[in-house]
Amino acid sequence: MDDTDAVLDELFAVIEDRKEQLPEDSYTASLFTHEKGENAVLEKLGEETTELLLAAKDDDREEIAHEAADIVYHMLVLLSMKEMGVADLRAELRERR
Ligand SMILES: N=c1c2ncn([C@@H]3O[C@H](COP(=O)(O)OP(=O)(O)OP(=O)(O)O)[C@@H](O)[C@H]3O)c2ncn1[C@@H]1O[C@H](COP(=O)(O)O)[C@@H](O)[C@H]1O
Repeated sequence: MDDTDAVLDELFAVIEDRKEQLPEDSYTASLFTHEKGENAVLEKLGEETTELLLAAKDDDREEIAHEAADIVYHMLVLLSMKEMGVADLRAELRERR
C-alpha cells in the first residue's frame, strides 16, 4: 500500500471516529448532526465540483489539488453516512481494471 492509499484509510478512520464520538469542535461531527447534515455535504460536493472545474479552466494546479482534496473528504463523509466505506470505493475501482 502506498502513501496515498494509507492517507485515504487514515482519513476515513478519523471520519468514522468523529461520527461515533461527535466531538463538539469537529467540523466532521457537525456534518453528522442536524446542525448540518446530509444536505450540507451534498451542497459542498456541488460547490467544490464547480470550483474544481474553474480551477482546471484556469490551469491552477494548486487550486485543482485543493478542490480535489475537498471533494474526496466530503465524498468519504457521504460514504460513511450511507454506511459504506473506502472498501466499497476500492472494490468498485478494482472491478473496472
Ligand atoms: N479533510 C478535511 C476537510 N476538507 C475540508 N474541510 C472543511 O470543510 C469546510 C468547508 O470547506 P470549504 O473549502 O468550503 O471551506 P470554507 O472556508 O468553509 O469555504 P466556503 O464555505 O466559504 O466556500 C471547512 O470548514 C473545512 O475546514 C475539512 N475538514 C476536515 N478534514 C479532515 O478531517 C479531519 C478531522 O477534522 P475535524 O472533524 O474538524 O476534527 C481533519 O484532520 C482533516 O484531515
